[in-house]
Amino acid sequence: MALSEVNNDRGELRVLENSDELRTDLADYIAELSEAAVKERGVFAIALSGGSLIDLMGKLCEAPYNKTVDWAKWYIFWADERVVAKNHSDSNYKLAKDGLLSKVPIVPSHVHSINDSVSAEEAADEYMFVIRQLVKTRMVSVSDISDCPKFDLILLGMGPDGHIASLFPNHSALDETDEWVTFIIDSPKPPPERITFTLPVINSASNVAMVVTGESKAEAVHLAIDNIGPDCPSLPARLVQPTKGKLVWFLDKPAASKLDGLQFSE
Ligand SMILES: O=C(O)[C@H](O)[C@@H](O)[C@H](O)[C@H](O)COP(=O)(O)O
Repeated sequence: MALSEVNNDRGELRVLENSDELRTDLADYIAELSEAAVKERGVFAIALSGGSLIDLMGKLCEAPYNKTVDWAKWYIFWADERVVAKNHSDSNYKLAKDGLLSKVPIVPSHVHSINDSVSAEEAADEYMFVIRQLVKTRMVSVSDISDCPKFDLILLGMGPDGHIASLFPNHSALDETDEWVTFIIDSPKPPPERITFTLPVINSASNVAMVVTGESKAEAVHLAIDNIGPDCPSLPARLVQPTKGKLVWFLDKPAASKLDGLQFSE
């Protein structure tokens, strides 16, 4: 059970006692959204990120979720990907495949990873084309207020610098509003070449989950969530503001430790 659940204009905050509780809460949340999307649309379009997220999703490979989730209806995407070979240890596809996708009955043709044999720019263009086709057939829904894809769920981690997906502080990719997917070749976090969803796509999702653990993220969590007045930096994580969708933060106690005025109900 969450130590604290708070709703504010930065979304719903779920602070969990430890990583085990966070894993269970996250698995429940994803399983519920999957069930609701399958009921409503017949499919579940989910976008993953890299980093610690996949490990934190690990409970989905265990009972009861491995049997109760309708895996055949899942369509998998990446909110960001490193432009490396799919079998490279830096690949977000490899991370998800080894940690999750190979352990549950996902349909291989529903897994939409990037082309790893072309440049970052070409990979971004091709990936966007694939998403466009899936929007046309409504495997991926479309926003009511723009032509953006509306993913059922986008899962994001956050770096200690407040980056999300491969959108880093003060990087021009943050300003990209024309494209759904962009590329960078100078990521401050290695490897340098990446593709990433842009903010309009992230903010068009039906649900966005920010999954953040560890004390090294506490300051960025504070800056991303608390009302810090006019000096508020344009931290990428603070720019995650789903227009019509729902934002939920999954935090462990250390990551939440610098939040203003959070009362833990023990
Ligand atoms: O591919 C990536 O590098 C990511 O998608 C990135 O945005 C990640 O989610 C954060 O850096 C948090 O990573 P950790 O959870 O491992 O700190």
